[in-house]
Amino acid sequence: MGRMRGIHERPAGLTYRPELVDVDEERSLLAALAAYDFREVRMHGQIARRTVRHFGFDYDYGSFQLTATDALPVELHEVRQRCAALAGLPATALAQALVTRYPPGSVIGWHRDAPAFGPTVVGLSLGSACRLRFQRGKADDRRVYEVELAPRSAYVLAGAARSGWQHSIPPVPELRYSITFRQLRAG
Ligand SMILES: O=C(O)CCC(=O)C(=O)O
Ligand SMILES: [Fe+2]
Repeated sequence: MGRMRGIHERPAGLTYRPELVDVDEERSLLAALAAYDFREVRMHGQIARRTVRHFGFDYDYGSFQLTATDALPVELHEVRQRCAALAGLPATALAQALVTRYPPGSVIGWHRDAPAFGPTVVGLSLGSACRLRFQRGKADDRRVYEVELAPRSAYVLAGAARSGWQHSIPPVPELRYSITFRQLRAG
């Protein structure tokens, strides 16, 4: 905290839950994730250092289209169940899973999650700790918040935290993976 400029305000709709998985579960998840076939992320013509793997639905960052892809692997069913419970949703509501691999020093820049997804996003952190930053408003009105994401912790972005605030992750100190689950927007 303290390094971001602006008025400190906790985003409504942000939930943080330490130790959603235990150390043994984290170890086996990390071993499974290490074998996944991660793909590059190209945004605005730039290739990011983080890489991703989608399950359920594939999101094309260029065309903003969702297409059905490989089903969620069995080793991620239990964590989806826990993430859904944390968000008060049935597991099947979390139809899309995004596994992101952050090598040391990689980031995700300021953004709001795509409107193609529903109103709740749940994320699980594995490996390195990192900071998750939030901002909304400009200049004198800028509101900021920062939460440390410990390994094995989960967060929920709902309400304003999902739709009103932007979020970003500054350079991760060590290798980190996140598994984020999303709903598809109804209708
Ligand atoms: O790695 C994370 O926990 C956040 C990733 C994120 O913000 C996103 O994929 O939209
Ligand atoms: Fe995001």
